[in-house]
Amino acid sequence: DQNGGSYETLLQTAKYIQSHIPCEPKVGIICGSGMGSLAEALENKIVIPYHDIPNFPVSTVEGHAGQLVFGTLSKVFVVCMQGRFHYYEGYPLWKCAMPIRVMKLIGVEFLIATNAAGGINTAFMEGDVMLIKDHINMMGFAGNNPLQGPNDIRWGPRFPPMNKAYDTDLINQAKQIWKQEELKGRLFDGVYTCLGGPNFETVAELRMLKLLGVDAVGMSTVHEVLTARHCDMTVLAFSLITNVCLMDYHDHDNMPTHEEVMDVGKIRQGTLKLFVEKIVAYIAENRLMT
Ligand SMILES: Nc1nc2ncn(CCNC(CO)CO)c2c(=O)[nH]1
Repeated sequence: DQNGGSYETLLQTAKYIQSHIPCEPKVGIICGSGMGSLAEALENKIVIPYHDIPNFPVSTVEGHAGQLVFGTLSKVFVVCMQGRFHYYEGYPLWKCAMPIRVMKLIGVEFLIATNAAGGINTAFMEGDVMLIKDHINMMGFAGNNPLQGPNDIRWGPRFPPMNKAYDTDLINQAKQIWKQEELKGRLFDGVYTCLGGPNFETVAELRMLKLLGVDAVGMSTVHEVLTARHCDMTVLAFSLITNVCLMDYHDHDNMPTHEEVMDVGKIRQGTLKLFVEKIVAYIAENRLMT
């Protein structure tokens, strides 16, 4: 039941974390599969394993360390989720997204969510990066939503708008940063959708998603963004395309694997670290209400 995520419960969780950190983090970063190395860019790290944090779930997926990493990035005190929670692990969506509410309670105003995803847009190749300009809440269509159940107004409104979920200024700045820093590889923007998993998609499902205008498919992020926007955080999110979704019935032996997903994350980690660092620097200089 959602009591495990009540405001009072999460206040206790926030208090525990605050007793281990010197100040309020203003930016929260979620590391996608195989992208935990983003947290290595932080200076003066403080690490709190999820299993030490009251009411926190624990990560059960390879490539997801399972700890909060606090530290300085571009002179900003930030918090990094090295490992996130997924519906396919058996956690309800509100539980997968509860770290976002805890981040809000400890001062986070900006969320940078990253994930690994399958490329549906036929222009995409492995290693490309897609800024998420919008999402389709596929699981929500079946009523599976982190915000369902009684609404506690202290988080946000009963019926939150989602037409401007992804901050256009940060998207535009991210594109400029990619060019200015001459980051390796290609940057796109597109529509992301989250399926429950743990299986990868069938050909028919991929064809349907393509018809629906989806550019990249994953198993995370949408519920975290819904929760972040509900409590009025500013959100930027991007996908690392870790495999190209094959949408034909030809007999090929190419099957997506989690190992392949993590390998691409390792190859692109250097570029993504710099990308996030520069985005945080922009937020610090232009968007933080100091
Ligand atoms: N076709 C396809 N390719 C993908 N690459 C990464 N992910 C995100 C899901 N990642 C899982 C399995 O690696 C671990 O959370 C996906 C996906 O959901 N579908």
